[in-house]
Amino acid sequence: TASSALLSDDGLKNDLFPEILRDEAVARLYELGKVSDADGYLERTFLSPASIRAGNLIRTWMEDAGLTTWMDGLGNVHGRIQPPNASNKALLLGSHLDTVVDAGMFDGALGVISAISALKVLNVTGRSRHLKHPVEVIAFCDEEGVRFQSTFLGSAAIAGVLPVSTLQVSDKSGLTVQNVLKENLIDTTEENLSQLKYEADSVLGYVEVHIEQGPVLEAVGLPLAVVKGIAGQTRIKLTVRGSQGHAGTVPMSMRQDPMVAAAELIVSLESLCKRPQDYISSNGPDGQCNAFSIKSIAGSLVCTVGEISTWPSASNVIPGQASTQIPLVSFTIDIRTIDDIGREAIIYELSNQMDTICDRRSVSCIMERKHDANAVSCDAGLNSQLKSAAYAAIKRMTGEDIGDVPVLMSGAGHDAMAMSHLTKIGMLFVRCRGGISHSPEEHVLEDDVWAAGLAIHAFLDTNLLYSIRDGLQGVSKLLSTLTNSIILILVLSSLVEIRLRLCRVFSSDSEELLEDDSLNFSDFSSVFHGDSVQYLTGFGDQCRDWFNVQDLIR
Ligand SMILES: NC(=O)NC(NC(N)=O)C(=O)[O-]
Repeated sequence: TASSALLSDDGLKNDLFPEILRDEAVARLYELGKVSDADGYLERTFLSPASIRAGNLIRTWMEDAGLTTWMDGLGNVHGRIQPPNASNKALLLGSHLDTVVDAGMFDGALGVISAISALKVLNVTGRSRHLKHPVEVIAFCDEEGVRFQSTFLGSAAIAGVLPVSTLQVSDKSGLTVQNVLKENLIDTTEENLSQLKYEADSVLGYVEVHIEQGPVLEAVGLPLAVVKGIAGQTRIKLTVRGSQGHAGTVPMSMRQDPMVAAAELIVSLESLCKRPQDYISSNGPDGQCNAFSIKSIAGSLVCTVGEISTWPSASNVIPGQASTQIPLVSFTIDIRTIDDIGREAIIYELSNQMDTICDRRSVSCIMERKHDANAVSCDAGLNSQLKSAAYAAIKRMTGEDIGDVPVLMSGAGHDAMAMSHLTKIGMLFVRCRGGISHSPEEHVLEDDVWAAGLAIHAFLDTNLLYSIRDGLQGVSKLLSTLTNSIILILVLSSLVEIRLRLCRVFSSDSEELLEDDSLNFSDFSSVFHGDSVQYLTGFGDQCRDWFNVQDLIR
């Protein structure tokens, strides 16, 4: 087996563990990539039958890596290693097991599998016994937000920022989150949802590996990068209602056509997001927009209309009659930028444009904000450890000194955003072919899967294991405690001796007794008890204080 091959290797310390970190990890990615609710393409949304199957598969791989596993009250799959003598603060590693529709097989899955593989290496080499902290891998149930337009359901629950009202949000078929949990025999209610939250003082940090989903790493020819921060995002649903009619009979000048209103809104959104500086130089909400935010918006703003639906959706009908509750023309808007104030300014401007366009076209428009997440920064300390780990992994694999590991911003959202409400976060990006993601064309080289696993292994090995240095530090701490205690005893006994002698000099009535060299503390206390205390002069009060100290020592 891979494990016995590893253990029989001569240079175990220098081994790159390709059997586990590359071959097995890649095989598992392909196996998981086939677990789908759809025939012919990959689709695995929150708590769908395929996502339950995927969760069970992940549990078997976690158990194979020596982790204790469970599924929580929202469908997140956990695997934990709790070494003896470890402190109670756990390092959390993870990513998500859900996918978009017609997805690639690496988005989310790579982060879960590379974490499991790295822990498997620690397990088979016996080094997991030396972990200073528990390590937990979490495969989050919902990051893409496809089914409920919610995003981060699992990680937000663990971070304690999931509103209880989310349990009543419905999917397209009318099932609520709570219904779907019940269908899967998970009894999560508004009362017990908060029990999923982890306490901040039980967590050391959260680290996530994810494919870059952009083209930079491929362009610079490197497999790994560290993530500096993640852009904030807002998801909006915009509904346009007009007047339904016959395509052949209603004159163009008499139409209230929601479809063309939607088209104009979409085109104006494109202009706004391509050149935000032309629109929001001075009219941000409450004048918040300053020159800096306009510059950062212009550099990072992206807006997308990804989903559109119409009713009744027929070629010879102008959509628009409110005869049913189904929205007539509705579409989604996804807005992202690293500048949170700038994002608000864009939404404000969009809303003004919507009012103008919809008034002019005599249709009614409603904008609903479905999801907001502010931009987050990754922790500088974790990032520097991840950077060293990525550097070491690439150096060991290629023998090359790559110089600095790149540092990138993430335009894609990640569970780390929700986890940042609980603990410090760090992320590693892995190169993907052409930067393509959310597509079956998504691809990661086998060696890059290996580099990711090796980097996480190096990160754990360097930062989470007891080292010889820790051992030596422990011994030296023990020695210094012992030495300090001995010094304290010596100092105390010399103080006793000095005070005895001083009291001997300054006390009159007790002089004879004090001159007796064989005097011990109890003799001394009997002398100064009661009336004899009043005969002390000069140092008498201090002798009395000292006397009390002796009582305490006894
Ligand atoms: N890594 C992702 O693809 N995340 C996606 N999902 C969320 N929630 O952001 C996205 O749209 O960027």
